Amino acid sequence: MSVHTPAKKKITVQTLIDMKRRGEKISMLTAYDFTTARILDEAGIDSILVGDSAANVMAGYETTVPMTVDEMIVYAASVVRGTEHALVICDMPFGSYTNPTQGIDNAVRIMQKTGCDALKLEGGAEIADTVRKIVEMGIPVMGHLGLTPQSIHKFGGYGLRANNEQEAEKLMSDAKLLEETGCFGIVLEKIPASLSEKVSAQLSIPTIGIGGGMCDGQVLVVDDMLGKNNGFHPKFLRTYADLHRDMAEAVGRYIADVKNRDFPNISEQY
Ligand SMILES: Nc1nc(=O)c2c([nH]1)NC[C@@H]1CN(c3ccc(C(=O)N[C@@H](CCC(=O)O)C(=O)O)cc3)CN21
Ligand SMILES: CC(C)C(=O)C(=O)O
Ligand SMILES: [Mg+2]
Repeated sequence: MSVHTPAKKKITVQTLIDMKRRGEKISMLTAYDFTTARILDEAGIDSILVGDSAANVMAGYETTVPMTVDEMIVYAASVVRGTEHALVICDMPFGSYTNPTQGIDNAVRIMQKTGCDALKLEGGAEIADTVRKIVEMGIPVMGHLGLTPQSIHKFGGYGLRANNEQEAEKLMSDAKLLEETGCFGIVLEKIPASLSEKVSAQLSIPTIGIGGGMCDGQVLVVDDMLGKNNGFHPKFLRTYADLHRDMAEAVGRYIADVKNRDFPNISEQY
């Protein structure tokens, strides 16, 4: 049963801004490969984020810090080849935008090598000059505030962010600065719902929440929401399938079929 009518036209950053104006919520999921991107796109997802969470769910790293531009390019190019309608956004990885010059070089490279539509960078005032330069080059940029996993070694944990007045004010001013800088949207990760509600109301660009309460849109890591990434159960996660169970069961049946000579049968041979 189809629960959503897929979008007909290619979605652009302007489409997302228009959706906010109309009050239509924005759906976003991550993807890192061709076949998954094709499923999300055919189902009618508005936007696909090629997250540096690939570090965790594709490569098995503890944090997103080891991810490189070259690795992001492989994932993002694969997703682009599987996508017709959705807006494809690629995370710039840790250490790839430490100053405007390096940021522009890497941004241009990711755009040229992947064919993606936009980039996402973590941070506020400290990256505003870099964001401005990338936007000036004609590259749409999404911001990312609150829990910024690339700074995990600075914070020491994945706890709730902006949970006091001073940090909440800083986040609000960062959000406004990113909008002024030309960002077309901002991810708000693991912050109080009351704060993201205020930020969403003050900005005309869409906010996309992950553990950020009722924003203009929502994003989840696809492996998490499909129940494939066993053992990760943050409060903000809702699971829509149990792929860990389903895949393990399917693989178990395949193993049994091979062992007991059931597979391949006559019609599966030449
Ligand atoms: N698989 C995956 N899902 C994500 O949502 C995700 C990534 N990886 N990698 C990059 C960042 C890191 N993110 C995180 C990481 C931890 C928590 C968190 O709340 N952790 C809980 C423990 C939850 C658990 O392990 O069950 C904590 O209390 O630290 C939230 C977002 C979100 N992003
Ligand atoms: C969690 C989302 C927003 C992200 O940045 C990622 O998947 O890398
Ligand atoms: Mg990320």
